[in-house]
Parts: sequence; C-alpha cells; structure tokens
Amino acid sequence: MTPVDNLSTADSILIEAQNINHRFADNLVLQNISLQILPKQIVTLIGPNGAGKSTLLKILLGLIKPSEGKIRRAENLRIGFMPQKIQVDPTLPMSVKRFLQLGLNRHHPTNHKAALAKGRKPLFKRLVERLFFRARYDNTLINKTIEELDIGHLLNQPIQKVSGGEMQRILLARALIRQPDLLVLDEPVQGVDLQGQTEIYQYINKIRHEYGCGILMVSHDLHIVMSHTDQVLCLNQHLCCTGHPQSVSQSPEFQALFGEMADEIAIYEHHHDHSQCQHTHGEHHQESANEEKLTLNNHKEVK
Ligand SMILES: Nc1ncnc2c1ncn2[C@@H]1O[C@H](COP(=O)(O)OP(=O)(O)OP(=O)(O)O)[C@@H](O)[C@H]1O
Repeated sequence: MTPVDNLSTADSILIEAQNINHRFADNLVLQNISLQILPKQIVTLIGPNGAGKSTLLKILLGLIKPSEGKIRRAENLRIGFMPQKIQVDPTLPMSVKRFLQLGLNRHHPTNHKAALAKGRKPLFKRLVERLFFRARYDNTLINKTIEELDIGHLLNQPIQKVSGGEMQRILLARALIRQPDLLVLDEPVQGVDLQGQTEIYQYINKIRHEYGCGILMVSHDLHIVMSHTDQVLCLNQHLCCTGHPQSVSQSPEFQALFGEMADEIAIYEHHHDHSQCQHTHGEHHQESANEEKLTLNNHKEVK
C-alpha cells in the first residue's frame, strides 16, 4: 500500500490522513491520527510543546513519510506553506520581491508530477494550458496580495532586514501567490504584535472565501483563533478531542491540557451534553464548506 493516494474530485476533500502513526526511532510521537480538510474549512491544530504538531504538518506536506497509515490528497492539490520561520543566509543578496518569486515556476501546475505522468499532450493543448496557467499567475492577484498584506514598501529591501512581523506577512503572501488549494500555516503570528495578530487572523478568515482554499494552521493564540475556526484538533500525540471550538474548549481533555488558559478560551455559550463531544474523531463542522459548494475549479479558471 502506498502511503500517498489521490482522492477523486468527487470526494471534495482536499487532504485526508488515515490512521497515522509515526515514530522517531522508538519514540511514538503520533498515534492513530485521522483527519480531513475540506475546501474553505479552517482547521486549527493545537497542543502542548512536543505534542507532534510540526511532525503531523510535515507528514501532511509530504516531507516525512509516516511510519504507518495513509495520506490521500485531491488530485493536483497545491499546498501553500507558511513555515514558523525561515533562515536566510545573511550574506545572500536577495530582495523581498525576489524572495516572493522564488520557486514560483516549480509550483507551476504544468510541472506537477501528476501532470507529467499523464504523458506528452498534443501541441495545441499544451499551448492553451500554457496561456491559461501563465494567466493564473497574473500580476493582478500578486499585487492584490501584496497590497492587502501591506508589504509593497518592502519589495526592494533585503529580506534579511525586515522585522519579525513584516516577515510573517511576507511568508503569508509567498504562500498565497501560489494560489493554493490548501494553505498550511505553522504559527502564523509569531513575532507579530497584538493588533497585527488580529488583523492577520481576520485576513486568514477572508482568504478562505476569496481564494476558496482550505486552511490548516497550528496556533497557540487560541482565544483569537477560536472565533474563526470551524474545527479544532487538540493533539497530544493522539487526538485527544476534536470538533467545533465550542465543544472542544469545554471538553475535559482540553481543560486538562490547557489548564487555566482553557477557561479564558471557553468564551462560547453552549447548551449540550459534553460527554457526547469527547473523542469525536472525524467530526466536521463544515458550515462554510457545505453552504458554499466547492468553487475551486471556477476559482482556478479566473484571471
Ligand atoms: N527529526 C526528529 N528526530 C527525532 N525526534 C524528533 C524529530 N522531530 C521531532 N522529534 C520529537 O517528536 C516529538 C514531537 O515534536 P514536534 O516538533 O512535532 O512537536 P510540536 O507539537 O510541534 O512542538 P512545539 O509546540 O514545541 O513546536 C518531540 O518529542 C520531538 O523531540
């Protein structure tokens, strides 16, 4: 069995993990993890230090092969990844603009392995695709992203000289201009001041509708994130509780993990029995995804 499979487009699932276990030597760091991410859904991964969050992201991104279990992805799924931080050689001459452009061609859909695997296409079809895909990376979208994230004035600066908060916005822009189907954000507001954090989370919430992508993010800023999240996955090697923020924030597992912080987060009014909410693996509150049917294909054809 191969660990990575393609999902059929009829599934409407961007990515799916099935029964993932992962060990580093004898250390079992992930145990029986199953999850799904749908278009326009925001899924937030929380958990204490060492819970396995980064490892799970790397497995979903295809950077680590899980010891056991299976990852399934939508065909030709494009993932935009915003890492926690990046190290750029201080002696390397590189402007912010150049940094944003790096690797754009590598992400070009015509270079995708799956596309290549289909074999050579007739010249006419290749020409049409070229025109189409060139248009997809048109400057309008790139300029819009740059403007919305307020990084236009930084474009000619050396990337090494920008502040922590500016770097977060640049990394988010870099992930977005690839027009991802799935955006993966590893602690997106690290080093950003409080006002900036709220703005970035509001922007992330907007992104899912404008870009039509699903979003998976690791975050410790639970009180801000919760209001924009469809589903919370609370990880501590295994998924100790999952579900809508309302349920998770008051579940005993969550309270045990986050202690006093959990009370601050439990900002939601709700009136149902929590014994029903525990260990709800695979439970998905996907109002937005259900309300607005997958527009990904339309989205791809614009521009
Ligand atoms: N390459 C590796 N080799 C061996 N052990 C590793 C490796 N990467 C991570 N680990 C271990 O796996 C466990 C999970 O680490 P991981 O970085 O996934 O946790 P995390 O939830 O992202 O933590 P944090 O919140 O501190 O970033 C930790 O015990 C860590 O020491």
